[in-house]
Amino acid sequence: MDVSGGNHRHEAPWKRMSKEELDNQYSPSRWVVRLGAEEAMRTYSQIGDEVTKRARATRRSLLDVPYGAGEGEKLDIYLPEAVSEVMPFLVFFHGGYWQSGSKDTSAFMVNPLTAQGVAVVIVAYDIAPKGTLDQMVDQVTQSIVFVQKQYPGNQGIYLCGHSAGAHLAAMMLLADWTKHGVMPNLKGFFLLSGVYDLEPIMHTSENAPLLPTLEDAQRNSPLWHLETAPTQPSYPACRILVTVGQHDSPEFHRQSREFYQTLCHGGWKASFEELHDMDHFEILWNLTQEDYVLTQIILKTIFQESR
Ligand SMILES: N[C@@H](CC(=O)c1ccccc1NC=O)C(=O)O
Repeated sequence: MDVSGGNHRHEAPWKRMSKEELDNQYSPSRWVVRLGAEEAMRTYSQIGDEVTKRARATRRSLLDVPYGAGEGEKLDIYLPEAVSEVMPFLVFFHGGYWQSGSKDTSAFMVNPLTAQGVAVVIVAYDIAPKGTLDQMVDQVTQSIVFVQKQYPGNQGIYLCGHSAGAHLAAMMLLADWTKHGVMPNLKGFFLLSGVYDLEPIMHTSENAPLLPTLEDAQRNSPLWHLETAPTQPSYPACRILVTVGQHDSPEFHRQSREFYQTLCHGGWKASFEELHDMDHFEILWNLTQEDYVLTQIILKTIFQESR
């Protein structure tokens, strides 16, 4: 029995999987229960497009704000009715396996959160092939530094990411802020259906080009870092919610559970939530709804800190 809470890498179940099985496990659209894979992907971009248009039409926003010098280094800020110096911020990183997705189709949680006084920031980053994983991690770091510098009185910065975006958010647990001259006021992480160990991903047809060597995969794996070189949590009071959809593949479930266990083991304040009857995409889509269990958890987490 494993009492260490650690991950017995040599026994990792994916190592016994065929290439076909790995591709299957790491193709979220194939696990969608209510739609076919292609229809799920079409629906995904359609819903994202519609909700983003609605958010822009109904909320005050600052669009395409540059957070760096690069052309792709832009973010959108959606503001609550009552703008104040001390608003909490939720910063969102979209998914799409680091190769697709856009801030312009990702404003899912904007309306229910801004309605409660939370400013929502949706970040663009240079997806592959333009960007490498290392560059994306760096851009995400810069975007958070930008928010902190722009709003130094913020009530807290909460990071949220979906799938590949949850990976990018999780990498921020390891960020070295000293070279940026500012310590962001990070208070929470909401990680939705993410991947935290990229080693299996480098053997899938979709993602192999992104991760040419094992070193690339390990350097960009928050799970690997936390397991091999455990350090004191840089934000001990930070809340980290790891969530996965009930209908996500067994490998996605395993990744989320192992990451959660490793966080707890390392002294982080983590919690784990399997979302009932949700697939990989619904887990995010439903954030448009105020009464969705995850919207409620996010609001409760943000406001129990400040009210
Ligand atoms: N080709 C992938 C697409 C995918 O993984 C994805 C698509 C949109 C948003 C997130 C995704 N997954 C992780 O980032 C699939 O078949 O599911």
